[in-house]
Amino acid sequence: MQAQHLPPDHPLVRSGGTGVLLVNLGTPDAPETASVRRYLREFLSDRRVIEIPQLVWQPILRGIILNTRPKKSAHAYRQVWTEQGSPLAAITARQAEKLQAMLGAGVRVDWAMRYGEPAIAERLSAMQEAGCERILLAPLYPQYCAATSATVVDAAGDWLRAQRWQPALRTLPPYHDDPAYIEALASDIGRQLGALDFVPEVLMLSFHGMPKRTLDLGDPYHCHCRKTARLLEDALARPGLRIVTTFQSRFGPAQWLEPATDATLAEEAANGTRRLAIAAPGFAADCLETLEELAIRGREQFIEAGGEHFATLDCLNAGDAGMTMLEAIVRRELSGWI
Ligand SMILES: C=CC1=C(C)c2cc3[nH]c(cc4nc(cc5[nH]c(cc1n2)c(C)c5CCC(=O)O)C(CCC(=O)O)=C4C)c(C)c3C=C
Ligand SMILES: [Fe+2]
Ligand SMILES: [Fe+2]
Repeated sequence: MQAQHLPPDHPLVRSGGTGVLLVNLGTPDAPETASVRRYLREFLSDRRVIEIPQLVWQPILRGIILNTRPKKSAHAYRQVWTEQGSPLAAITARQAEKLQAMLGAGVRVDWAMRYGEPAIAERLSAMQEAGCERILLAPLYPQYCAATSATVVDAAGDWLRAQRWQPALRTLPPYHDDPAYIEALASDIGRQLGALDFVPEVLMLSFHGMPKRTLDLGDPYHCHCRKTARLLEDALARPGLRIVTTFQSRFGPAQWLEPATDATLAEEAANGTRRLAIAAPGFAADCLETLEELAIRGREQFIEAGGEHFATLDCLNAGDAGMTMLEAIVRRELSGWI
């Protein structure tokens, strides 16, 4: 039998369109213990995140962690939950909506979460069905790390493996030292510092932590964080403001990158710092780690140790500075495609 071409109006005939998929970490779908358990099971079963043999790790995860942490984390999520749901998901959706308006109808912009919903595979399928033959996968992590950036590409690779007719895929490189990113941070942080009702002695730059071992194994994350901090300090050009770089969110008993945000907050206050502002340049969007860990618990740690004025600055989120930067770095990667 002779093979037939698909008719031009067949749903499998693509339109040659281009898409951008913004991806962030993921979040539970409700601030309840069961939802958080589901999310943590998926997240913490990723071999890119927990790099110890599954035979050793799964009994610890299922026997201990998933029986204790979800209740505590659900309580933390309840403190930051919004009418639009999890802050991380709501802000990522808003970033996609604004980027769509900036790029116009010629490019389809969508968003996904690496863990939980909307899943990467589901959104890639939707983009393909909508006619995208070229897709830019954009993990919203300025600093590259195998546990965040690489696992997004893994998930896209799993989806690609199941496709007969694959779209062409590009990935957004890390942008930790991109002048557009540094400029966006400097202008947005500068604006927020100017609006505070006190003048901070210290600006703390808190990045998410990682096990120290990943640095020894060659992960560039630590170096990327340090470089962002150095370039940002230069761009801020505030000689009267002392900048301190730290790593937050330690998880488990292993040694993590240092200095730790919580210990440094207490140390600063104990050593006489009274006025401190904290920013989290590694997070593209405010989330549990900034809104609860820094803004609520970090404040308590600083004030209890003798600090007097404390402020947590917003992430770039869907504000003008961040969106101008995102449009610039995405357009650059789309060149030749649009
Ligand atoms: C921005 C970069 C991030 C890196 C690097 C990272 C590494 C990493 N994280 C964990 C464990 C947890 N992280 C959690 C939350 C969380 N982590 C990031 C980002 C990075 N993680 C974000 C944006 C969030 C917030 C998600 C949200 O819903 O708002 C959590 C879950 C929350 C909790 O129970 O405290 C865990 C657990 C590890 C082990 C790790 C590197 C190996
Ligand atoms: Fe994390
Ligand atoms: Fe945390």
